[in-house]
Amino acid sequence: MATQKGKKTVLKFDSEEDVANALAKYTADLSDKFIKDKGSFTVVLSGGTLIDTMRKLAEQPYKDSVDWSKWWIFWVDERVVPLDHDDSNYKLASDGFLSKVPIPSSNIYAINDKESPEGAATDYEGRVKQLVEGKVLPLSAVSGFPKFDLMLLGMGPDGHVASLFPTRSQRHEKERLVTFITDSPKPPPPRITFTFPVINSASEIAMVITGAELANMVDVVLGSGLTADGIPLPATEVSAEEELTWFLDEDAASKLQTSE
Ligand SMILES: O=C(O)[C@H](O)[C@@H](O)[C@H](O)[C@H](O)COP(=O)(O)O
Repeated sequence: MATQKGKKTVLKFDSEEDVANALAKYTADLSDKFIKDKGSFTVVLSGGTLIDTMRKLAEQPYKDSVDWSKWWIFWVDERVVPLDHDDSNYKLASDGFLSKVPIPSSNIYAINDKESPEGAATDYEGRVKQLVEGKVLPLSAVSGFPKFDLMLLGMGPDGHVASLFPTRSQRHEKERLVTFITDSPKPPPPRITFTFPVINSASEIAMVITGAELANMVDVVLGSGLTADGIPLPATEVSAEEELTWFLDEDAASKLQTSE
């Protein structure tokens, strides 16, 4: 199918606090727009520092002004551990965000933590397909894959996004919506993850990157996109159908040599 590259915007802020404020406004504005246009807002979360950076969204004015009843929550990747385990991205989001806002629990799509990684991936894919059949999720006219409204992504210091790592084959998956990995280089090893065809079918994607330890990789990804040994990085493959917006704090942007 034809591919279509959406817009890319790089926003730099003076501090992590400014990123958190801007991310809350960006997300609340998109929530208003999508709910007005289509009656729901489908949001895909990652793990890592993102959840802490989302903290302002659970505060005023957004806590009362956002129509949380229309939100649907998914995970771009999840560690295959019990949902109450400290490594669980569900637990991270639940403790840091979901417990503070009134999103209906039936709209929160945690993984089935009783399954193997392969079983959990198949189960999650099946549930996403059911939402397509139920018309909660549209299919992208460009890719034919389910189209989420907003994905909120982090990036690892090796240039991974979701659980799509530079040295692992899952990043090349073109058919499945959800795949699994049992040897993730970032612990814990067993995970499930959305694939690039799904990620790149999202309307809007925010790459939320804070902290000096990611500065070199931000420069590489927004610059040449290749490691010193010429390996293309998963983070360079992210694109949104409408707009990909990078949110960088001063530390994460400190090595940027490009004109971005
Ligand atoms: O479950 C995970 O490990 C995450 O979803 C992962 O993809 C994360 O988003 C990046 O590794 C960035 O993590 P940091 O924000 O902690 O750098």
